Amino acid sequence: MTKPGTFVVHATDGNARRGTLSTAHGDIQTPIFMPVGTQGTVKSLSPQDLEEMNAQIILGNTYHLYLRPGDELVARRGGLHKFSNWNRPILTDSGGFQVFSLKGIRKLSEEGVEFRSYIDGSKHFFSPEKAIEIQMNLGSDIMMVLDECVGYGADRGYTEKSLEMTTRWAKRCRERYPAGSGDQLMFGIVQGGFFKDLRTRSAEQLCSLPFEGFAIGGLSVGESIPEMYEQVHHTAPLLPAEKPRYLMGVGTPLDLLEAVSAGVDMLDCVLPSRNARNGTLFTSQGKINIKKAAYKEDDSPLDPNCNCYTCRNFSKAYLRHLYMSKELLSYRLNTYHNLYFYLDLMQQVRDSIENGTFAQLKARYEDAYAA
Ligand SMILES: CC1(C)O[C@H]2[C@@H](O1)[C@@]1(COC(C)(C)O1)O[C@@H]2CNc1nc2cc3nc(N)[nH]c(=O)c3cc2[nH]1
Ligand SMILES: [Zn+2]
Repeated sequence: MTKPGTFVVHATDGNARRGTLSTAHGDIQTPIFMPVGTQGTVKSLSPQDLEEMNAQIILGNTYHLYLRPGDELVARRGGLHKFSNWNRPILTDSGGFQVFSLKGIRKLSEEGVEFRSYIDGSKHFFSPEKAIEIQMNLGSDIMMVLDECVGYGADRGYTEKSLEMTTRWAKRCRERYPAGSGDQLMFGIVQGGFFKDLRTRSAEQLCSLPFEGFAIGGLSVGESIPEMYEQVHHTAPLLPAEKPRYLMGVGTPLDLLEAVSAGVDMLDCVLPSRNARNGTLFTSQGKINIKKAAYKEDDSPLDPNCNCYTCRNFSKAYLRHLYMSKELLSYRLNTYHNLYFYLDLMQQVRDSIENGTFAQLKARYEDAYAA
């Protein structure tokens, strides 16, 4: 087995990269989209479904799994892979974003962040070290450092102070689990808000530390698409070319393509799974909402160009009926298709980088998804 953390770039097409990241639970072909499984499950899908659609890695979340069922309970059951019977790679977010984004009282200090549980209001405290210890208990293949994701609209002064603390926290995370001390990888997270010089400073400080990969944080927090793209194109090239680059919390199909064109290798977002549950489905011809009355007697598949279980076996009329009747199968079939669509899109992206046609692929989807 290749040493976990090894990242090889096989081909490039412009700034887009085709690579392979090795982890203790197998290799990840990049660029890659990572389905979000916040509580150790990708809502409404089984590990078998995810393997069938060639999901290579899924996300878990430190904040949620620490609060319920508890990271130590998971550790006693052999870790998150064994507990959830997902034997491919897992990346866990550190909880920083959840603590800052979920409502509720929290107190931030140099030591860490105090917050209340969204389940029972009980008080908890995450230090950078604690956030890493939880991820060690979960046994995730890629751990994220504890960081502060400043809100959209934070002023320069606050953003600057915050990024300096995020760097100090990143150092503490790395010291808690030094590079090479085990099979788990650790990624640093670049902050700096929407100030390019602060993003540059954050990247310089973090990239001097021995992380196996680097994430672009602090985006997809309510900003406009052009603002997000501007920061992605500014920040991605600042990160080491020989390490994987992960853009957190992004995004739509067009966002994925734009990020890859900037040199991003890994992405995650709740959009495909969350939108599936409200009937918004992504297809090769653009987005459709299955609620529409127009589909009431439409016997055609959701997407004639999609080879997924949903598109091969059910009509729009039936999918609309399930949605309107609030049937559980609606969640499952819609989520299956949306994630299959995202994963298949990234397979097309990987192929296009290998044969130098990425720009054409991106243009084709821009036409299909033109506002
Ligand atoms: C709050 C919730 C559930 O998280 C999703 C989702 O809503 C929503 C709401 O609008 C969409 C775009 C659909 O995604 O925004 C979140 C996705 N954006 C995002 N996730 C992030 C995760 C992060 N983790 C860390 N450790 N540090 C970060 O800086 C960070 C930044 C991030 N930005
Ligand atoms: Zn489909």
